[in-house]
Amino acid sequence: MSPALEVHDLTLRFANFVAVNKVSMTVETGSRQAIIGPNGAGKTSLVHALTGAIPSSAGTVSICGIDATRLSQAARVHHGLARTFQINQLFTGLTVLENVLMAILERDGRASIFWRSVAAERVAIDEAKALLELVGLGPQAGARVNALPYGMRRLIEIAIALATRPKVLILDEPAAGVPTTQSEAIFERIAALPRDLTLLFIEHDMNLVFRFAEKITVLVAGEVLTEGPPAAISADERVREVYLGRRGHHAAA
Ligand SMILES: Nc1ncnc2c1ncn2[C@@H]1O[C@H](COP(=O)(O)OP(=O)(O)OP(=O)(O)O)[C@@H](O)[C@H]1O
Repeated sequence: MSPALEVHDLTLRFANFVAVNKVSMTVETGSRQAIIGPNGAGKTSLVHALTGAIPSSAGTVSICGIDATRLSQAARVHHGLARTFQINQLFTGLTVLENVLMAILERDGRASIFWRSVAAERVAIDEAKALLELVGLGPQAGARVNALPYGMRRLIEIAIALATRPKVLILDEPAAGVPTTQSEAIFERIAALPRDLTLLFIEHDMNLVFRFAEKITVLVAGEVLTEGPPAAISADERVREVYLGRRGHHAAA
C-alpha cells in the first residue's frame, strides 16, 4: 500500500528566505505522526507546502500514491488531504451543528441553498451529527459556538475538517490557545479517531507529543534534523541540544 504522504525534497522559499529546505518524509497510512521543532523552524510553512496553500518551490508531494505536487489545495482535499488551522475559523453565532452542516453542504456544492433547504437535508444533518459524535461533541450539537469553552471549539474544527472525508488529516497545533487542563482531552479525542485515518500533527507541548505520536519528525531551520519513534527522539542528543540548548525556552512554548 502507498504511504498516506510521501514527500521528497520539498522546498518552500519566501523571496530569498528558505522556510522549508529539501524536506523528505514518509507518513504511513493509519499512523499518528508529529512534526516538532522550535519557533520558526518551518512547521507551518511545511504544512502550507503539503496542502498546496502555498505552492512549493521544488520537490514532490504524493497523497496515497497520487502525485499531488502540482495540484491545487482544493484538488488535494479532493484526494483526501484535510487540515485544521492554528486559529479558529468558526461561525461563532451559529450552532455547533450548523457549522459542521455548512462544511458538509459546501463539500457537496450546496452551500448557497443552505438556508432554503436545511429542513430537507436530513442526510446531511445525520452526517453532521455523526461527525460531532466522533469528536465527542454530540451533546453540544445545538449549542451556539460562542457559548462553548475554547477547547470544545477546537474539536468543532476537527469535525469540519472531517466533513471533507479525508484519508489524511493535518492538525496544526490542535490544542493551541487551550488551557493545559483541556489540551489532553483534545488529544484523547484525536487519538480515538478511526485508525484508518492518518494523522499528522504539529504540537509544541512535548508531553502531548511523546504521549500521542508514534513517530516524530524534528524540523530545525527548515530541514529535517531527524525522525523516529518517541523513545529514539527523546534520547537523541541533537534534539536535546535544540530544546535544552540555547533555544531551550521554545520547548514549552
Ligand atoms: N509569508 C511569509 N513570508 C516570508 N517569510 C515567512 C512567511 N511565512 C513564514 N515565514 C518565515 O518562515 C519561517 C518559518 O515560519 P513557520 O511559521 O513555518 O515556522 P513554525 O515552525 O511553524 O513556527 P511556530 O512554531 O512559531 O509556529 C519563519 O522565519 C517565518 O518568519
